[in-house]
Amino acid sequence: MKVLVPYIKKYRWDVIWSILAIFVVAFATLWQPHLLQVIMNAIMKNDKQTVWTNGLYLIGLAIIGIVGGIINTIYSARVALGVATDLRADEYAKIQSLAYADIEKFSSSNLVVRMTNDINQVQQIVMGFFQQVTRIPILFIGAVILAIVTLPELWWVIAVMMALLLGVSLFSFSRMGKYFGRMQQLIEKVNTLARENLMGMRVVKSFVQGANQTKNFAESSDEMRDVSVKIGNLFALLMPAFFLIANLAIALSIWLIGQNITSHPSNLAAITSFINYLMQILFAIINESFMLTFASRALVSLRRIHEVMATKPSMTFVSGPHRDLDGAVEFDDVTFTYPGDDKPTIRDIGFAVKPGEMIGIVGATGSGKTTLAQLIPRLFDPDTGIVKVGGHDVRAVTEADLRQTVGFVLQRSTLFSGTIAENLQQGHPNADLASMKWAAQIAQSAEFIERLPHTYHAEVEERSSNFSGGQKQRLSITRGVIGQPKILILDDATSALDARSEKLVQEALAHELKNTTTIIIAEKISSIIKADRILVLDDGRLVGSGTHLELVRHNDVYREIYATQKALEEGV
Ligand SMILES: Nc1ncnc2c1ncn2[C@@H]1O[C@H](COP(=O)(O)OP(=O)(O)OP(=O)(O)O)[C@@H](O)[C@H]1O
Repeated sequence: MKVLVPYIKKYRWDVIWSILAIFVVAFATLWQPHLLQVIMNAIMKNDKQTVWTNGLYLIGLAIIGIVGGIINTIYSARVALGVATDLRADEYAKIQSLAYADIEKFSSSNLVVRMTNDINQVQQIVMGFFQQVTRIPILFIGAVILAIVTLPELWWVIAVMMALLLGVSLFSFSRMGKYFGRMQQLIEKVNTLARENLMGMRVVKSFVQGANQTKNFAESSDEMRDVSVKIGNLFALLMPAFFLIANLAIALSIWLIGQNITSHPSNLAAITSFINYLMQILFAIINESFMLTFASRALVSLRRIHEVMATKPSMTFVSGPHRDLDGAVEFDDVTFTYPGDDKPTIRDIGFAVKPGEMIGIVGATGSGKTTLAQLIPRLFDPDTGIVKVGGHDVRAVTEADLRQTVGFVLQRSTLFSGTIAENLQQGHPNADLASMKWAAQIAQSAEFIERLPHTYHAEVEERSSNFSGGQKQRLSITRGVIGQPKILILDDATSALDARSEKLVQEALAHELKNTTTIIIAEKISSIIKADRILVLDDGRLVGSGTHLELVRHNDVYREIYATQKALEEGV
């Protein structure tokens, strides 16, 4: 709850108005039965004047109550929406500040649920809090006092009714709390299943996995239905039980008062207002039970939000003035283990690259090529050893300098919804049309972009579904080169390009980005055959370094990869 205090404080005036309105509503609600009693007494005495005056008071009070309710709802909603919006913005900013490893630990779909469903829960409880939390105790205490004042001899009827109502409420809502907890877990599971399934729809369709996926989804969805039915059943029993208790209390009170109504005729009016107060006590207990149940759900959500907010980034960058870094890269005895793994993925890696060199990295799948490359833009820090860029330990370089120096085109091209230009500007914020065209020429994307009706302002749909795999790769390369980085890493970035286009990209890179150090990770040796130097990885170790010819002559691992690929190409 402490997390919410600073957020709520920001809306203190809305809070004050909402609470003041509640006092008005509570007063109007509690005083209406009393006026009713006065009117009934006046009717019995045929006192028309009192009937009219109090009748008008009653109408006035009802209107004041309604207006108070509206004001309370408006201001409670302002607080709830404001808190939720600020919390969401802060959580998003916090996620942006986390290291890549921290985000992987949470998992992105889990973070999405925390930013949507969990924040919605908190929004609802803040709204409910300012609508109910002061109203319930005022109405409850006020109704108990006024009921006793109205018919003091029936105090024990109120006590017995309250004990029974609280007993039933505690029993049912504690069981419901358990079901609500399970419901939350199931919502998360169904969300994840739906997300994975819909995002991987091509795979689902091509592997004819529709039926399997539907079965998985149906199982979780069925459990959600069963839990909902259990909650529904409890509600179905709970409400009649509440009303049965209240009605029994009312019947008992009428019977008790009826015993000597002739000697106390004014009790006839008193019993109507007493019944009203009993009903107010009943509703206060029902609302309080609901609030507690929803609060326990929201507390789970709040804890999950707090978990994100309290996470200290596992990696921070130094701050300092801008420094121009050159394209030198050096690994000095680097070993790296993924968080949670028990053995290193790459070990004792050492090599140095001069500015402007073209380096190829090859190795079997899973040998650690991407892992090695990810250490250059400092997505992770090594366990031991030093990674240097431009002659400096990456841990001593500011984030802005590092991002400006290293361009990384990932294996899986990720574009964002928006326009092509907006995507390219992620690689260079001030990129104009001329630089977009220049980068697109290098990446061989100019031809298809310029054929689009809106060229560089063409829309990129969600998950870039309106572009082919090869087009996405070309757009990613365009984004990677547009900032003219000193170091450009292409992680299997041309795998979806035909051999001719791949050759054209490499030639354009060599011509246009002469001084850029290019590190190309490739499955096919043909992609890096012309590199100044090729690094060979085998099971996380650097087992060779040299030109293609040197490696073919002297390196067994390289020779084997090359021979296998050649044999495949020749159809052997
Ligand atoms: N985020 C991660 N967390 C834990 N282990 C990982 C992670 N990413 C990769 N690995 C593991 O590290 C090893 C090396 O993976 P990496 O992606 O670096 O290999 P690669 O040589 O680039 O493979 P490929 O050629 O298939 O892309 C693999 O065993 C992989 O399962």
